[in-house]
Amino acid sequence: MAKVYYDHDADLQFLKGKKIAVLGYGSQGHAQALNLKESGIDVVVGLRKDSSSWEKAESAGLEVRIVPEACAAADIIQVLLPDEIQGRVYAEEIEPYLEEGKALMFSHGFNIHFNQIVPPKNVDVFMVAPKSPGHLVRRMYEEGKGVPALIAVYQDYTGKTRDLALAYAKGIGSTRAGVFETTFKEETETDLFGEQAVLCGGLTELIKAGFDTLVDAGYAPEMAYFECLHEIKLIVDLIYEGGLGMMRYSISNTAEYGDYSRGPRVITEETRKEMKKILSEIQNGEFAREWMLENQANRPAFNAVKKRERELLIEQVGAEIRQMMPWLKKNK
Ligand SMILES: NC(=O)C1=CN([C@@H]2O[C@H](COP(=O)(O)OP(=O)(O)OC[C@H]3O[C@@H](n4cnc5c(N)ncnc54)[C@H](OP(=O)(O)O)[C@@H]3O)[C@@H](O)[C@H]2O)C=CC1
Ligand SMILES: CC[C@](O)(C(C)=O)C(=O)O
Ligand SMILES: [Mg+2]
Ligand SMILES: [Mg+2]
Repeated sequence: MAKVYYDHDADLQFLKGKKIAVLGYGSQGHAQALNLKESGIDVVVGLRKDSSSWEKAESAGLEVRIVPEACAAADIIQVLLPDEIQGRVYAEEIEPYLEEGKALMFSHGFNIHFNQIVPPKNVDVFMVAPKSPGHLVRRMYEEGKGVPALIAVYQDYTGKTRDLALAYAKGIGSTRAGVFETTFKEETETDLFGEQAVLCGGLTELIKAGFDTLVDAGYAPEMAYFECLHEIKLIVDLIYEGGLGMMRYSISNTAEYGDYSRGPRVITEETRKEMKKILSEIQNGEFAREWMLENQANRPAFNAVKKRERELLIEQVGAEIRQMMPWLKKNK
């Protein structure tokens, strides 16, 4: 079992007297910048001049500068920009200000692992990757809790890089929940696999296939929505709290028998073989290359699928059903 680091293993003193530039104010950027600030750390947010988030960050009490100014002022630069633009922004707006002894950091290893960013040897390079969407990073911190995170050291120029990583993880609340040490390679490959095969790609296809099966058989789309999408959260909450066993303890015996006997007919040997293929495309760089080329071509496939998915019946029905559940609106 890997060692897990908690609050008492991390010391915020390693960040005292240092300024952290958080580049980006999106899902992770807003959460990490606000958590760090409330942990007493000196933060500057780096954005484009015309960013729609500029005012939001300022009215949250944060100092905001354009990216080059934020990088020039900072000792530690946390890159929370979309992965696909990090290489370009790094070359034009970050690298010129990356002086000896500064630190460059990430919440995902994509650009370092796939050589889109090659930092100079005389800086620290590390990662603090919350294992959670950014909005939960913020919400859990506000509740006095935290989300688990991974740390990884890629380059240790000053000899203090691990201390910085643990201190940063503490600043965003993650040592309250537990921090695991990994490598850029392991984080990048497992994160991409998880989101493609299980958490995002696998789950959305499973939901859609179940919904379509019921609707095509003549059942009401509302029934299909409740059964194949809405209840996922309730089931996942139980799995999250107590593993597969707790979920199976809570469901009926009939559901449990259906789980054991029918589940393997949905996720078949063929699916497992395809998962291995997806993993090897990540490991050999094929996925990274494809995603970079898609961006260079202005995302024709990405935009077309995005539009088609937004128009699906399950999304229309879901929007109407969620209107009837006012408690869901507060998290929008
Ligand atoms: N989403 C998540 O929960 C997780 C993300 N990560 C990683 O965190 C990193 C950030 O992802 P995420 O938070 O999803 O990103 P988002 O897309 O949510 O936010 C990106 C931010 O970057 C800003 N931005 C975009 N282009 C530029 C530019 N050229 N110059 C300056 N700012 C720019 C955007 O502002 P604007 O467009 O207004 O300029 C926005 O504030 C990625 O490495 C991702 O893999 C890791 C774990 C989970
Ligand atoms: C699951 C998607 C994720 O990897 C995440 C929230 O951790 C991401 O890249 O957004
Ligand atoms: Mg992830
Ligand atoms: Mg990811």
